[in-house]
Amino acid sequence: MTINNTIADLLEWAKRELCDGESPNTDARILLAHILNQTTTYLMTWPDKVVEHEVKVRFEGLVAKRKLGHPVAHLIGKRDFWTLTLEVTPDTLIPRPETELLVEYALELTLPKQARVLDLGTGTGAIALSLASEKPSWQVFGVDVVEEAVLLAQRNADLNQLTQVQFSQSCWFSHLPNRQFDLIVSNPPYVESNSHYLAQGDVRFEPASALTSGTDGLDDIKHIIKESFTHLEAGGWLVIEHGFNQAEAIAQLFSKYQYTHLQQKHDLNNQPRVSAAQKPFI
Ligand SMILES: C[S@@+](CC[C@H](N)C(=O)[O-])C[C@H]1O[C@@H](n2cnc3c(N)ncnc32)[C@H](O)[C@@H]1O
Repeated sequence: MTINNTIADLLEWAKRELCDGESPNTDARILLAHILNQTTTYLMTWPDKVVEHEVKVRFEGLVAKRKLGHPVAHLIGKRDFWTLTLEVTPDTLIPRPETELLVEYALELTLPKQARVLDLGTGTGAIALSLASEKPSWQVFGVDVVEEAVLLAQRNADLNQLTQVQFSQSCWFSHLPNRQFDLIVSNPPYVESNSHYLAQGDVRFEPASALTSGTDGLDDIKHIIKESFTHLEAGGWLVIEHGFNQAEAIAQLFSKYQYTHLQQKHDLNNQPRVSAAQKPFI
């Protein structure tokens, strides 16, 4: 079919091309706005504007990739999280809105003014950078086992001018400075390795290293809950994101390793998705 070159025509065409997806309208607008280096409001304001042939060709290319399932965030190379815009790459997870629940929870805790904070499996740096943006006096560290993720998190720190956050490569606690933390946060891999969920949507294009963790999805969470205890100050908190069906197992793990004050936060679907517990003072 011949596509005309106005914004409205291009969007109409793309909407039809992407109609099998979850959000054809939104996807089409985000992709075209990205190519034009404009906002989606601009597209709505100037529907009759004729775009250059090169824009049309690039748009057709991105729509074709989206049709194959490529995440919009990979196609435009960025994703908004909390109040920040983060670069994303296929090396790690695309930050998810539900992880903002963890950030929100961490910010509600009572911690020392110059709290030392560790983000395990930092990926894009989403959690570490959001916390640092809200609490400039906190000393925030982020680690990831994937070198490309560490470099990405560092670029995101520069992009958002949050250069007080330190990122390094470490397999969980293996290469951490020999220090204790007031708060440890983590959104670790927690999907069951044979989950049917891995064959759907964006996760098909994200690395297994960011998603799966053994047959019950709990291998990394078990390690983190056990090891964090020795890396927390007395009275320090561990806050962890998990699957909606893992809350009970996590409560048992916290109890097994002598944490206290277990709290669980529910998402908008009323599913428990974040658990937190404290290392006792004595
Ligand atoms: C679910 S993603 C979370 C990324 C980011 N924190 C977020 O919330 O968007 C899990 C991250 O843990 C990292 N990871 C996996 N195994 C790890 C390990 N053994 N040590 C450190 N990081 C690990 C992955 O590379 C990935 O970036």
